[in-house]
Amino acid sequence: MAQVVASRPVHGSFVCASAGSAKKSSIDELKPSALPSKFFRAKEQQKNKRFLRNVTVMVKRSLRAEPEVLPVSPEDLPKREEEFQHLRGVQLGNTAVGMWSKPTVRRKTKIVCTIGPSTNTREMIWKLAEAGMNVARLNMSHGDHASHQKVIDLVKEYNAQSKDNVIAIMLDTKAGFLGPEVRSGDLPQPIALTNGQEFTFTIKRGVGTDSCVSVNYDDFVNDVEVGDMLLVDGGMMSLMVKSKTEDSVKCEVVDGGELKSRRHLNVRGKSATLPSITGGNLDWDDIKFGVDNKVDFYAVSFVKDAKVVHELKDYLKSCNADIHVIVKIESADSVPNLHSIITASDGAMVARGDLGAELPIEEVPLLQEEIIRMCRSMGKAVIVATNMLESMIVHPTPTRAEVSDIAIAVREGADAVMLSGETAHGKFPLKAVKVMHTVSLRTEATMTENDTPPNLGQAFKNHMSEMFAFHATMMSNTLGTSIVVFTRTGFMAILLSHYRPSGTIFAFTDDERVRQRLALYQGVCPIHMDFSNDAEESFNNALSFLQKQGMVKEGEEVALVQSGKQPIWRLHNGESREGQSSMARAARGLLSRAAREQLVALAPREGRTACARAMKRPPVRRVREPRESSLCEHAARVRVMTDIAISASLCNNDSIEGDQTLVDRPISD
Ligand SMILES: Nc1ncnc2c1ncn2[C@@H]1O[C@H](COP(=O)(O)OP(=O)(O)OP(=O)(O)O)[C@@H](O)[C@H]1O
Ligand SMILES: CC(=O)C(=O)O
Repeated sequence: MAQVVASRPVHGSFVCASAGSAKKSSIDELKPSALPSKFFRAKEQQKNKRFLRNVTVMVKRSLRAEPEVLPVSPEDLPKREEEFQHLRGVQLGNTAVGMWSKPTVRRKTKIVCTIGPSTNTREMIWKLAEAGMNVARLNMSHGDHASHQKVIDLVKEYNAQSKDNVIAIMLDTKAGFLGPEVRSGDLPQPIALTNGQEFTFTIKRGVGTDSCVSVNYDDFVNDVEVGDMLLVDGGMMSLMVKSKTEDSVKCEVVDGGELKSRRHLNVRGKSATLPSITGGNLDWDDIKFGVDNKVDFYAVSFVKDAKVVHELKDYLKSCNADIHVIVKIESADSVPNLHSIITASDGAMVARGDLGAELPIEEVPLLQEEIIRMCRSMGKAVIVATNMLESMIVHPTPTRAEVSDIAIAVREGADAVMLSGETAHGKFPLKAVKVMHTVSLRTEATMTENDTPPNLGQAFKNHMSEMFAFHATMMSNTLGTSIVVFTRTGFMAILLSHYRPSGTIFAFTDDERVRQRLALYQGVCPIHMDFSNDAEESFNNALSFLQKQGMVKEGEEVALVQSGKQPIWRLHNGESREGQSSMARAARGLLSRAAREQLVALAPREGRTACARAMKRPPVRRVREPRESSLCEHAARVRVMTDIAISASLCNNDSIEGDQTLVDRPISD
């Protein structure tokens, strides 16, 4: 069960660097002088209209800080050791206030960085984290367990030291047991392939010469045919199959380039039909490695159907591993099964590299949009990946098309955008993160509520938790507040994230794993905190933490949401009810009986029934239709729900008995 507790102003004596200063409008702050003034006039008018609408319901807008956009300059990476030391000092808590300059906070769209030779040191992990990385991705197709272990340890070290920032860890499994991923083998150094030259792929192991390289898939020779077009790295190079022998495929280079170690190989229009490679152990080694290291996510390559996701989830359950599964949509075969695959998973990655090699390339943007829409409608996380800032592997500034690509993914509502080679082996990994940060932040700042992709409200309105999240979002949007959520399992924070509230979701959790996992979700700023038995104390601790860190300002209103079968205002099962927190009592007393009856009348039918039950009275008649988007309505609903939830859980111990409409699905939090 979940409760929206209250909206509450922040008080305290802490004055952070920017507190109290009159805030310029976001438009002024973000306005680059070169943009046409007409554009901004229209935006201001739109904004004023919204403001007036709010005024009619007598709501004071909050002082929520607007996002700041950092300029991206073409200078090289900051290399100074002092700067690193300063960052370290900040993280270690040497600076008391005003450290809320961290880019990770105001930006909602998260950044996944692939860690490789350019970034696998302590210094670089630290710098990436400070520049805006939210998730560190380890690609198990490259490197070995020892090198990945080192990175995992470094990320955990960072997390342990960082009070206000956290990095999730994602293992990208190489295919094997889980599906066909065909790759060329290792080469001592890159080979230049020129158009028209002959080149051979062999299933013999360990070959890597100027004219021949191994492939990792034994049936390669059987599955390709003369006339097939082989694509290297999703089409960066292509080779036509000219002839075959028992163990080799002879090709003519059609589009040449530089062939490096362990490149993806696809057969145009055919890879999807290659039978899955079964029986390999390597992937399971990687999965066990992830379990041992308590990573947060697996990104599972080449998922073709839901079966493999169930199989993996069953395995994780059997070893009590709390790891979420992100399916990589990269095979043409996965497309007809998208719905069931995504349903079985915790989220999806639009892996555009292989997708673009398996399907006509012009389908990729359409599929990206569709996958994001599907994930959003199902409440699953979604990541857009590959080539987002490809040119920055070698150049210090991105192409304009790449910038647009990021903006599109943000507008479409992705939880996260991903960097691959840019951070793994590129020359400008930090700059790439900064560009991604800046472009995402800038794009988010121009998104109005209308631009926000449709939320889950319609799909899930029958369920108590979703009702809370939906109305809490609407209320915080109308009030212009951030949301502070207390969650032990992360469920409520993730749910709120899916509704895409316009304010930051500050998610307080007493579980380090949950804190780490929440780093992936759009708009969520996860913070670890031990909960007190007295909820009022937990609320105050959270608010003073936020204020100390400069995350909220004195006088700013926040919406407090808490959730779960293990709510923070109630002691665990079996423990005394003496400990009923003052907040529970306060929330119960939010409304007078008369006001409650009036609000019951405003609430939706299910709410009226449940509330009346909780109040042990027959349902009251609805007196008027609620007005959509009205603050009164949302506040009324959340307060009624708070009241119902508190009364019901006090009476019924965890559920609102008898109201199947509101408790028709198990609540995982
Ligand atoms: N751990 C690593 N060690 C060495 N090189 C790496 C590592 N991780 C990534 N790279 C390099 O960075 C490149 C881009 O990374 P990326 O994860 O996109 O790999 P990829 O080969 O394109 O596979 P995938 O399709 O799984 O993303 C790799 O091709 C590889 O050259
Ligand atoms: C990320 C990945 O695996 C792809 O784009 O193919």
